[in-house]
Amino acid sequence: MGSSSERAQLPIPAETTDLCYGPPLHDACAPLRALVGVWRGGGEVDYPSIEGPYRFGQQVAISHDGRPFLRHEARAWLLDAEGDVLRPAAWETGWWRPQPDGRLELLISHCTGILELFYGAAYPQRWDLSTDTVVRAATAKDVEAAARSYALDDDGTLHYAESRAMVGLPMTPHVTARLHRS
Ligand code: HEM
Repeated sequence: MGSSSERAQLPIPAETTDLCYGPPLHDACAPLRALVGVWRGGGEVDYPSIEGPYRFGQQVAISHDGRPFLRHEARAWLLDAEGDVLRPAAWETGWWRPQPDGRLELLISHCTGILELFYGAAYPQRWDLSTDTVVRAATAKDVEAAARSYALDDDGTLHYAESRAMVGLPMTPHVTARLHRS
């Protein structure tokens, strides 16, 4: 006979990307409400040290389970001129953690061995963040800092842009994308 905890039907409650289902969004996440969902689209990647620009497709899923944080997952694929997938690219998971003092905290873990802690602020339809700390695994590339923004247009387009200081270069744009709620 298992204990009652072993018999529990998990998960309780499930996380959701759809605000019409599941637990109510925690009040602390109200400044992030417009980000909750699954976003798909594409953009361009470039950097002075690479032979860009390249096109990529991206999917971003932002979900919650009623607690005062959001879960974040973003995947990207490099595309050819016809829009077909060439190969997988960036993949990151993390947590949006709005703070009681109004600061926005974002923790991100990258598949390339990089951990980042961002701080920033939420504005109506815009979220701006900059790295406070970047931790690199022994095998990770030389990434020093980043600044990212998400901005929601009145037409529902989510504009994502990120600048990075890496491989010895100062803060320079790396990716921009335009995403739509799927
Ligand atoms: C949508 C997101 C992203 C896409 C599509 C993307 C794509 C690319 C591509 C195509 C390259 C050229 C080298 C290669 O072919 O792999 C590159 C280089 C690089 N990316 Fe990204 N990237 C993204 C986000 C990031 C993030 C989040 C980081 C850091 C955490 C990062 C760090 C770098 C570094 C360090 C290089 C190497 C630069 C060099 O060695 O000259 N990228 N990226």
